[in-house]
Amino acid sequence: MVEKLTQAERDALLPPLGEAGWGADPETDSIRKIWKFRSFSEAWGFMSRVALLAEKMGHHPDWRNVYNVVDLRLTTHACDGLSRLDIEMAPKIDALAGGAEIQRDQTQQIECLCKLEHARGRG
Ligand SMILES: C[C@H](O)[C@H](O)[C@H]1CNC2=NC(N)=NC(=O)C2=N1
Repeated sequence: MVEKLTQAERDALLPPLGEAGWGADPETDSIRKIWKFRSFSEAWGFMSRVALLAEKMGHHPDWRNVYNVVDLRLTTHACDGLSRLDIEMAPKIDALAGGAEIQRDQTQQIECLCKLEHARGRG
């Protein structure tokens, strides 16, 4: 059974992802990143690569695509919040995004997810 990240794990693992452009959706205890590609075709290509990764890992993002923008959240449904699987998947997704523009100003600061007592479900 996959477990929700502890306070110590949040403190250690989330800030480096923040530096890589990952933000937060505190409502769903998710990490969130938004990329703007040059075209719909490039966005869809990225989504196809992420889909194959998701099938390989048995772990799937929650996401939305509007033309050339992909808005992606990672959380773990099985524990109703962030787990090690999300932390493991984030850099693998980054490696598939190429040089797409990261829209940092449209997500909340990742540090707000460091407060475990505020995380959804309170597991
Ligand atoms: C049986 C199967 O592995 C599970 O349902 C997986 C599928 N993908 C998943 N993806 C995510 N994000 N969270 C999960 O809990 C999850 N569970």
